[in-house]
Amino acid sequence: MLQVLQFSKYQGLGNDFFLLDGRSLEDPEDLFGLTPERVQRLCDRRFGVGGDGVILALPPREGGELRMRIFNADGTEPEMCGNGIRCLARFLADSDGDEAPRSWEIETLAGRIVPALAEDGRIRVDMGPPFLTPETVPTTLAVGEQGLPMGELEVLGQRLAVAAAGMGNPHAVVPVADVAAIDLEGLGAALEVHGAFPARTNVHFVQVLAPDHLVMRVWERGAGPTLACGTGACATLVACHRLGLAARHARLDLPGGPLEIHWDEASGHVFMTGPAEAVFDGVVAPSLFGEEEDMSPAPAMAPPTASPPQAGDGAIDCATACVNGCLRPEACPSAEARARVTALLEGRSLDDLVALAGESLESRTRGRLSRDAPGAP
Ligand SMILES: N[C@@H](CCC[C@H](N)C(=O)O)C(=O)O
Repeated sequence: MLQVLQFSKYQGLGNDFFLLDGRSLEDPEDLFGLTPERVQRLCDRRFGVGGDGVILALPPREGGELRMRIFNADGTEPEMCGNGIRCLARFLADSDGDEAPRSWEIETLAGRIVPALAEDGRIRVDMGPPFLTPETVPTTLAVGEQGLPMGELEVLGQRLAVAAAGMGNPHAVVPVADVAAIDLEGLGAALEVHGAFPARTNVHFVQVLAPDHLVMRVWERGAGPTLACGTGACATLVACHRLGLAARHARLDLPGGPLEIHWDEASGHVFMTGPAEAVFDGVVAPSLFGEEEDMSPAPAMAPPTASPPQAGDGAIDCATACVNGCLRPEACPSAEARARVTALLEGRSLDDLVALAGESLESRTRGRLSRDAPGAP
């Protein structure tokens, strides 16, 4: 039987992810057959679903409630993702019917991270302590007087004052006078692969509006410019605090919206608070997840037919043929369809309707999958 791979799409401040629930996978190492190429296809915004990364919920290994793995849009695996773990928490709550107060101990390559549902609908995440030594970022920059790796780097012919901080994954933080004036595409791409960051790096340009209010732009390792980066916002606040530019608690405005970041003095942990929302659920088409490597675009669409469908034709597409008014008011197929739907909906509970929608999605999808399966008649 064909495997129906159901997924959910979530976003946190426009940093968007394709989520898979593998908590009950028999072989969690199988990862639903994901490979770097398949991750690239899924994340492709034109040929795939589109996303900044793919996130899997997996069974725990080290006493946590579950384990998260994340893959960047380029197929590489980072250690952690701040917006992603908020999306995962919202996804778990939506899937399991959880409400605040609820938190999860989630194992990641950056250690145990704890997101919690807040009463105001946001998600507050204990991101753990930052990494501020060259080996743990990792970076070749040496620790400066302010207690974090920093130095001047030559990038595209410019000398940039760069600080480095890790949140499990590496971040380069560049304070600037005007964040809007920065050549993000050029400088971000060049700094990502700069020799000072042997594991590549995420890159953040930050402008300080006030000690408790920063504005930043993000270039992500493995994903390019994104609308937000949770680990990046944490690293930026930590770096700016150490550089004497910011307080321990600040609002960080990213292109996709604000995050609240707090570097707690007592615990040394960084806390990130922000939103995460469902976008849609779907089922992966076999051609997207299949073995064939052909990513070429579909053949060009046929030119429009010379004359639009007429009232006497057997079939009519109301969406295109009736834009200037119904062509067949005495036997309108749309009106008939609406009447059938009304009759179907009358007297049904919300639960019935949800079940009906689920069954219909599944049967339509199964029908489409068998039709498209290799060897189908
Ligand atoms: N968007 C994420 C970070 C995702 C990983 C990053 N691209 C990396 O390679 O380290 C976030 O919100 O933290």
